[in-house]
Amino acid sequence: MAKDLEVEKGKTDALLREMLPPSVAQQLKQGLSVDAREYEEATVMFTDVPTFQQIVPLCQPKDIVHLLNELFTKFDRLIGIQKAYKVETVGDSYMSVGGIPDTVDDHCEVICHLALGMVMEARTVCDPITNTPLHIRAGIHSGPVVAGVVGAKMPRYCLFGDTVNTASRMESHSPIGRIHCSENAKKCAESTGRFEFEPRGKVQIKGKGEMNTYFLLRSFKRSIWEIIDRRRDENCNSIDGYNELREGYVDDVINKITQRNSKTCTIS
Ligand SMILES: Nc1nc2c(ncn2[C@@H]2O[C@H](COP(=O)(O)OP(=O)(O)OP(=O)(O)O)[C@@H](O)[C@H]2O)c(=O)[nH]1
Repeated sequence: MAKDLEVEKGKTDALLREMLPPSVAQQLKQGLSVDAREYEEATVMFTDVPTFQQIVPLCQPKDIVHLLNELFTKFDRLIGIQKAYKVETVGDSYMSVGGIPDTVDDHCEVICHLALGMVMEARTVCDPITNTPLHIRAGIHSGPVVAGVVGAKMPRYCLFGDTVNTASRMESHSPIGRIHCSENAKKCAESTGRFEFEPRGKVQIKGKGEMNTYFLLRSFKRSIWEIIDRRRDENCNSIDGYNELREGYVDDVINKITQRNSKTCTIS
């Protein structure tokens, strides 16, 4: 009986550790309050499935749940590999952070590798409407963030501050298949990592005005296969995997046509 109780308690603890940062979960278990903490610099990323609104009306609800579960389970695996933190998912949007709850110098490098991995892994999920690989987009911004626990029932570990809003805007202003970064994020990524960025130029961002933004193209430190921790097929895959990643890029023109026609994007 005591052993059964211990097993059940172990399961509950494990579940709690998945839902909150372990140090926060420990404090809450001890009945302590958790103070909000200011982080001088962290990197926030949002990803979403731009064609989601077109997929939903054409699918059964259970198929939507299956689709998101398959996609987010793949993302969760990458979170573990890159040692980032998953903050939450809302619908088709997946929010993650580097440098929180534990501060690290390479928080933006971590998130850039995570983004490259997510774009690649999403393609292994099938778009149920077109039967083609699923394409996501990502937005990344680095800056100060406040993190804290909110609520008594189902307490949630939440992030606050303009950095979060700007990261969300980077995502919502990104073309399909791209990783859209603010200038801050680019500088931050380059302070520890080695990446190739393509300047997008000045972009009018809702609520922010004109911003200089960039697309993340590749990491010079890690191949795609290392990032996603999967074996390369020597018969058909490029050495670093970035040729395959580029195949999913859809330029702005095609994006605009797709949005106008409300159709899912077709990728050759
Ligand atoms: N999922 C999630 N989204 C967030 C969070 N904080 C901010 N956002 C999103 O970031 C976006 C930009 O935030 P704001 O600049 O405050 O935007 P807003 O004017 O309140 O909202 P909209 O213009 O409707 O997007 C909004 O779409 C928010 O939903 C968060 O903690 N979680």
